Amino acid sequence: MLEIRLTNVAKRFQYDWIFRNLDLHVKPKDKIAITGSNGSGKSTFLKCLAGTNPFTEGKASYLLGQQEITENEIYQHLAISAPYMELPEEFSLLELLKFHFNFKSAHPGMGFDEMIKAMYLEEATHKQLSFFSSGMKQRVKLGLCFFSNAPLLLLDEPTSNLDSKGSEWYKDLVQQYGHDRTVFVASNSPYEYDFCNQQLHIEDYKLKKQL
Ligand SMILES: Nc1ncnc2c1ncn2[C@@H]1O[C@H](COP(=O)(O)OP(=O)(O)OP(=O)(O)O)[C@@H](O)[C@H]1O
Repeated sequence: MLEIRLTNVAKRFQYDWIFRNLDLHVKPKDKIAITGSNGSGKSTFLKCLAGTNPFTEGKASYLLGQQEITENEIYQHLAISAPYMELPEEFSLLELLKFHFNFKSAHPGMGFDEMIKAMYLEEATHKQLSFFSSGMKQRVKLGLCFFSNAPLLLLDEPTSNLDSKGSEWYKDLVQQYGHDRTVFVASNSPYEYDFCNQQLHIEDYKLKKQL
């Protein structure tokens, strides 16, 4: 169970403040939508939370049960699905699962067969990822994320490339595998985040130009 507290955090690229003076308290199992127009900083915010691209200012505290986790360690406790993440195209699906779950532990009781079945990709078990359609690849990214045993899930545009059936499947994943974890959804599409109990509109934290 992960609790997150952000105090006065900010992110700047060169002279451009993406967001500033942002406070947020996330309780275990909270579902948080990160909204804002294109280029407003949603993906950047998720990367900062994941520790891959640190906040420029402020403090991020992560509490896993009673244990404090530092910004440098948080990557071990999260799983991320994002459009900019590349899959190793030369692997087959089964090879990718074996590789990924060398580093991350799997959701309790889930083996590779169950994962492949839950992604509706049984016929593609031994197919090379370079031959997957964009929707199949998105199902793989979401599967890797939800089937990892991590208390924090970061989802960036989770239904991109999914058809209506795939989008419903995403909602099923959230219900079945996301209910007992902390989930962030960066999105512009209300369908993707209508289950969230908190919404953070990143543009509200854009530093206004001084006149
Ligand atoms: N590494 C970087 N260096 C400089 N500027 C960056 C970098 N990464 C992102 N930016 C800038 O930060 C701003 C926010 O980008 P970001 O991708 O976080 O927006 P977004 O809200 O996720 O957009 P979209 O909805 O289009 O995916 C943009 O102006 C972008 O050009």
